[in-house]
Amino acid sequence: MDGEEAPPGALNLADYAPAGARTVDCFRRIRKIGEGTYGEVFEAMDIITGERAALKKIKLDDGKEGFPRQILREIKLLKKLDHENIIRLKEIVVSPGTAHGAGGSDDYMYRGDIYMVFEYMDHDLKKVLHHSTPSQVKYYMEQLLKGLHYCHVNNVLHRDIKGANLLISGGGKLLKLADFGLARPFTRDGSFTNHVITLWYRPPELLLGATNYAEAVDIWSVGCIFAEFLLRKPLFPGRTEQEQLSKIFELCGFPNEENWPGVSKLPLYKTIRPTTPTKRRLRDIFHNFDSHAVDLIDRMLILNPTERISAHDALCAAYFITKM
Ligand SMILES: Nc1ncnc2c1ncn2[C@@H]1O[C@H](COP(=O)(O)OP(=O)(O)OP(=O)(O)O)[C@@H](O)[C@H]1O
Repeated sequence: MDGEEAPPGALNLADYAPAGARTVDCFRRIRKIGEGTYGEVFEAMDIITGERAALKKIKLDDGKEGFPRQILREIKLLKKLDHENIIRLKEIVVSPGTAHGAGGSDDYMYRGDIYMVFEYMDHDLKKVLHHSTPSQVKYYMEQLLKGLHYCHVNNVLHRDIKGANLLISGGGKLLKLADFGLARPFTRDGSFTNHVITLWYRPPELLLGATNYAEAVDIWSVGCIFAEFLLRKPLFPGRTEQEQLSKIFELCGFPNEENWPGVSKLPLYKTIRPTTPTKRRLRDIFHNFDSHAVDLIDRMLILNPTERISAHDALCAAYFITKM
């Protein structure tokens, strides 16, 4: 759990898996493909349509605490998002004999298992991150930014962009943004938890304790992935939050009121010590790479989040306009 309150009354599983919803018996299980925080993921076949699907089984704590609110938030967001570069949640199915509705709308309880049914994807980006060709990198980056731009236009922050959450299909040509388990709707003046985004892809504002943040947090993660594509190794592989910040500062320079107005007011600013060199030298590590690609990475990995490029502007960058 990320410790954030879900909107009261807005989340009710009955809206998504009404009485009469299909049961999991409509699917033939093929193999287990993954294990997530909230349960196992299976490859399965829809017996009626013959379509392949990924079934995410939601672990319920014996109904003691009801349905995990974070999962309800994920379902609600995914039902709202409809874009070719975002994983499609096709339906919610239940185990046979599942009890539907044991109380008022707020304490709606299930006693069986619940499954989220997703379109099936062949693999994730992590597997191809370190051996993709320049043209593959370009079309993966374009699709990632298109999916993310759509999220941001709809006021949704993904907050966990990393290779394992970017799924690939269509003979390696189609990329979709997946795992909305940490995603949330946002408002400009909102205050959110900073305990999100896997460490290597986490932006400096979150590492410095910011709770009022916006779309730029996702762009930082995209910049780290873009750099990883080119370098064929993670850009900032920190083992602790402190080490993560040091690695960022070594390449992006040390933050101060000049390059990032307001940074000294962030909760953890006083705990950090300048690293040497203190000047930005990010571009120096990219030798012999497409200069348009390096320009774009440089604009995604700006310390000050208000100066970081948006998904929309990134899609208009010279990198995407020039042909391979
Ligand atoms: N639609 C899909 N098609 C194929 N494989 C999938 C699909 N969705 C998820 N998977 C596989 O299952 C794994 C776990 O899924 P997912 O990340 O959604 O679960 P999670 O509980 O949120 O995981 P985590 O704890 O890592 O955040 C993924 O890394 C991926 O390998």
